[in-house]
Amino acid sequence: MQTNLTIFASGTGSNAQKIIEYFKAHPSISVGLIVCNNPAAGVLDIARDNNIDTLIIERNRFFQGDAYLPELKDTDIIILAGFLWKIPGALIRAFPDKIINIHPALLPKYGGKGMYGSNVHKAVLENQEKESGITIHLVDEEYDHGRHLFQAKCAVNREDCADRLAQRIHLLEHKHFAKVIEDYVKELQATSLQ
Ligand SMILES: Nc1nc2c(c(=O)[nH]1)N[C@@H](CN(C=O)c1ccc(C(=O)N[C@@H](CCC(=O)O)C(=O)O)cc1)CN2
Ligand SMILES: NCC(=O)N[C@@H]1O[C@H](COP(=O)([O-])[O-])[C@@H](O)[C@H]1O
Repeated sequence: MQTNLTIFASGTGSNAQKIIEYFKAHPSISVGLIVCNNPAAGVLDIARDNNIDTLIIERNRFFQGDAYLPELKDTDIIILAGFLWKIPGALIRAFPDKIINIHPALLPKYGGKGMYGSNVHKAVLENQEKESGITIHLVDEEYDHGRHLFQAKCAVNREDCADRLAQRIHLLEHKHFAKVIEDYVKELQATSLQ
């Protein structure tokens, strides 16, 4: 049974790169499409370098229109890898428990509207947390609220700045995200065979 992943991203795309690499020669999982809301995003260069189709989306059609469902007809699982728009209900209903997000903090703390990228790390540092980490979770209609699939922790050092903490968080993301996706897909495949 083949599973087709579509990655949604808005920025650099380092997580997308790791996911693409991980599944490049996988027997049953592949990355078929990169969806992006920012024509200048680095993730689009990664897609082109890996001969993966891209779809640039615009706000009105995504939120007030058909959420690009026709273009997602070959998608089995959606992966949010630094995607900065809220996924609308129409897309969540079309992909129930099949949209996975990575968040650069230990939810439920440091999640919700405005909590993305360096905003998250700055909040963690301002609160003098001793540890941070990542949360990989299913996506529902609220920000950062869906069922957790995985969490990993890292230390926060007194001398850390947001960029230094971001680097440490990225290492965790690059180490774990693709494997967590693979394990969840295997769980879905096993369930559908029962
Ligand atoms: N329905 C859902 N959509 C999305 C989720 C989710 O859990 N449920 N996760 C986000 C990713 N994310 C945190 O992990 C996140 C991304 C962006 C924001 C945010 O505040 N965005 C701004 C807009 C920023 C911009 O347009 O540049 C906003 O909504 O005002 C919060 C959390 C992906 N979608
Ligand atoms: N709340 C969402 C959020 O902040 N997501 C974060 O955006 C970054 C994307 O990096 P990348 O473009 O290099 O993969 C990642 O650190 C991811 O956790």
